[in-house]
Amino acid sequence: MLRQYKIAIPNAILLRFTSYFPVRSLGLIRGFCSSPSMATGIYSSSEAFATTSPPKLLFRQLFEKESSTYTYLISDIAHPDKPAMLIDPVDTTVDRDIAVINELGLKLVYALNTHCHADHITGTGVLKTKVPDVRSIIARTSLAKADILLEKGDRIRVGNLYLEARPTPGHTSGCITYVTGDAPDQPQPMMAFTGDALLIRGCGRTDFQGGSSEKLYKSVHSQIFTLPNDTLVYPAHDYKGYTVSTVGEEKLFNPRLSQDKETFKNIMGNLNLPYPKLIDIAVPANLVCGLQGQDSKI
Ligand SMILES: N[C@@H](CCC(=O)N[C@@H](CSS)C(=O)NCC(=O)O)C(=O)O
Repeated sequence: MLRQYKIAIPNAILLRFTSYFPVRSLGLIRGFCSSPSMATGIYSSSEAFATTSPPKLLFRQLFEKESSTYTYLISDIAHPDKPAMLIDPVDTTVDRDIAVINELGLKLVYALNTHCHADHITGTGVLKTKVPDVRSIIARTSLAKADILLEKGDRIRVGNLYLEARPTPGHTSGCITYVTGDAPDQPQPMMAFTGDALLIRGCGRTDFQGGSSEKLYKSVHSQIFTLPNDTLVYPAHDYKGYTVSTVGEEKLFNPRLSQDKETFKNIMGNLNLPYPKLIDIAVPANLVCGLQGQDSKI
């Protein structure tokens, strides 16, 4: 697909060009601007120019058993730097994640959260202290601190792979679903990292942190169920032993979200779940990238 890209190079000169391929090794693209004066792309000063070879996805699903949390590792291993990102790392499994990254020869550049978690402490802050130059990312609407605060439609790039940020509020007001690119050189089928908005045969609760069953229903139906049916669904948690689903499968078989809106709201209003055990510790910590009471560079 022919698209226009703008880049900020290390000496702060802004360039605008047209390309069939993304050419940065990593970066965040905030929309596509038509004039250099409107540039809002964010790039690190250490970025190298990428090759124009097609991306090759390395993907790992990692599990943290105390909170039943999935962490996802994504890298473009066709790029010489093998730049990588982690989605929803947990503080207690950061060393495991770093070991995998080192074993595979990857360079971790981004640590992303799908939202401000209530049941465990994010690993993004700890990662920043252990791996040089890692930048933390979360939605601006989460009201949490991070190096990069995402807006709707922002793209996070590693090598020639990118994820698009789709706001999916409802579990919390700052939830984001990250979706792989829709260009021909991006992974097929597409992949959606749904956080707690959409779980396999379930969904995130809506009874705290700005939760709203009305909003969650709209988010999932407008931002996730509109993706191609073969889109792979990777949630932030699973409590039943599932690992992956598809959009088509969840549209048909999700016992909550396949219902009409009023039935869904009724189900969500009667879950009667106990609050997460760590909520009073996790939420304040996650609002500061998991580094509460510690020396944070954020
Ligand atoms: N028992 C766990 C918390 C379980 C829980 O409430 N999970 C959340 C996602 S983490 S805030 C959820 O939305 N669950 C939906 C469901 O239907 O189970 C603990 O104490 O940590």
